[in-house]
Amino acid sequence: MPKAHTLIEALPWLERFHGTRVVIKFGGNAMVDEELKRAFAQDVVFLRYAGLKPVVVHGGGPQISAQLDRLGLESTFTAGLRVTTPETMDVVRMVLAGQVQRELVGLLNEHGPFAVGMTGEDAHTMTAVRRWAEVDGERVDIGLVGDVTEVDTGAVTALLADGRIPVISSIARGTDGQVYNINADTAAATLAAALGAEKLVVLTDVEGLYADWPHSDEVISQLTVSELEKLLPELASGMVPKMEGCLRAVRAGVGKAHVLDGRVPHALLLEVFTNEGIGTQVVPDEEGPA
Ligand SMILES: Nc1ncnc2c1ncn2[C@@H]1O[C@H](COP(=O)(O)OP(=O)(O)O)[C@@H](O)[C@H]1O
Ligand SMILES: CC(=O)N[C@@H](CCC(=O)OP(=O)(O)O)C(=O)O
Repeated sequence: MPKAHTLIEALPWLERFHGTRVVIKFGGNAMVDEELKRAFAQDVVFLRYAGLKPVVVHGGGPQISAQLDRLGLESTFTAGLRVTTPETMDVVRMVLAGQVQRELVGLLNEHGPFAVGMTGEDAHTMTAVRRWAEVDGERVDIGLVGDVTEVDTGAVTALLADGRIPVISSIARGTDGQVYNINADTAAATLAAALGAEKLVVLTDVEGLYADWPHSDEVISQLTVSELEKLLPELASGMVPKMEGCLRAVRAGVGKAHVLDGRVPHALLLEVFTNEGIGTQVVPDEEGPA
């Protein structure tokens, strides 16, 4: 009976999410353990077989840093964004598109001919302009870091219609002939909004948004967009692009955005198909407490 109960608990969620698009951001910090990567791939393929349309956007910050280190290249972050010289950009592109994305595609395709890897450059999926960081109210030059200004969903939509699972690296083309490094949380949120996704799920290496980080491990389980907007200026750097992305996505019509602990095996499956509230969810104002 417990097994039947678990399966039947999924029924309302299967009914609700069948045919909908779900954008999942897999962070570099959630990606360090082989078993967790396999479990993640199983979950994504499970969503696909259950009739959802998953799109994976991946990061790889720690993997980029490790490669820069091996090459003896310096790497610094300003306001949570990697200062990206043309030389750094070559490494970012090589690691994300040539290593991290390939590995995820391989793990997903152990289950069938589903995953197709691409970067935001492909088929004009993401077009970006150069962005500056803001430090103490001042604009700081951080090189080839971009903000996505345009999304062409054509290639992703065609892959989804063909039953594939797009796996997208957070790199974008500029109209100025440059290639830009995009924070992967921001890329995932922008794509979720443009695709009209039902959900944005961000997997990371903490339980969710801590109310009083780093002093307490109390997780905020739900926030409305208005509550999040008020909280945003107080957040520390790692969480800023994630929560900003969640805010932007839900404001743009994505049903809900979630920040989950990628260290928990099958966190994605538990979030989508069970009644368990895990991590932090961001909901539209009308779904929050009155
Ligand atoms: N309020 C907060 N709640 C949870 N984590 C926070 C908070 N503020 C900052 N952080 C930090 O943000 C980190 C997650 O961001 P990041 O390291 O960029 O992860 P990822 O590689 O998954 O994108 C956490 O490990 C934690 O150190
Ligand atoms: C501009 C910028 O900072 N880009 C990130 C892109 C990868 C990323 O965001 O990876 P995680 O999700 O694992 O942090 C970087 O170069 O590290």
